[in-house]
Amino acid sequence: MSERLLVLVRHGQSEWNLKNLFTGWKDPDLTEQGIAEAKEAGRKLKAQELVFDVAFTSVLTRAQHTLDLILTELGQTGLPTSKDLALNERDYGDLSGLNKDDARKKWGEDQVHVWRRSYDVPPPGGESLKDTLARALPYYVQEILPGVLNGKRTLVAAHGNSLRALIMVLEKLSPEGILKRELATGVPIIYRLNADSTVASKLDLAG
Ligand SMILES: O=C(O)[C@@H](CO)OP(=O)(O)O
Repeated sequence: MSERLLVLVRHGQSEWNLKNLFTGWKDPDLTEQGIAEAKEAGRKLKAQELVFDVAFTSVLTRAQHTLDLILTELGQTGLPTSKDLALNERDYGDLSGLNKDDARKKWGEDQVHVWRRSYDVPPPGGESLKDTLARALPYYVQEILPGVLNGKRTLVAAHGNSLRALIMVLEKLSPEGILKRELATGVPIIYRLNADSTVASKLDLAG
C-alpha cells in the first residue's frame, strides 16, 4: 500500500518579510535567515527519512529557492518539479510593497487584519483568501492530488496564503477557523491522506 504522502512548506523568510512589507506577487528572494530556515526544513524532512517523487512550487523566487535548498539537503536535486502561478502568494494588490505598520497607521489595526486574514474581504485591487483558493484549489485537485492518491510522494513549497487556502480544504476549516491560522516560514507539515483524499494524519515539524 502506498503512503499517499503530501508535505506542504512555506518558503523561508524573504527580504520583504524581514522589511515587514506586503509582498504578494512581488518577487524578493530569501534572506540569510530564510536560506537557513529552508536548509533546516530539508534536514527535518531527512530526519523523518522522507523521499519524494515529485515537487510543486509557485513561479516566485522565494518558494523555488526554498524548494531547491530542501532538495539539496535531501540529496534529491533534479526531482521532477512543476512550477505554477496557481500556487503563488495571494495578490496583495495596492498594498504590495507597503509597510504593514504604516498600513495599520493609515487604515487601522482592524481593517488591516481583515485584509490580511479574513476569508472573503480582498485588499484593494488584490485577492481575498477566497480568490486565492479559487485558483489554488483546482490546481490541487487536478494536478497535485491525483499523484498523491496514486502513491507519488509529493512536496509542495509555496506561500503563507496559498497554503492556508489548501490547508482550509485539507483540514476542513471554516472561514472563522482559517482566520486564526498562521504558517511559520520554513516549517514543513506532513500529511498522509486516506484513499478518499481526507487527512489520515498530520505532523507539523515546528520546533
Ligand atoms: O506579504 C505577504 O505576501 C504575506 C506573506 O508574507 O503577508 P501576510 O502575512 O500579511 O499575509
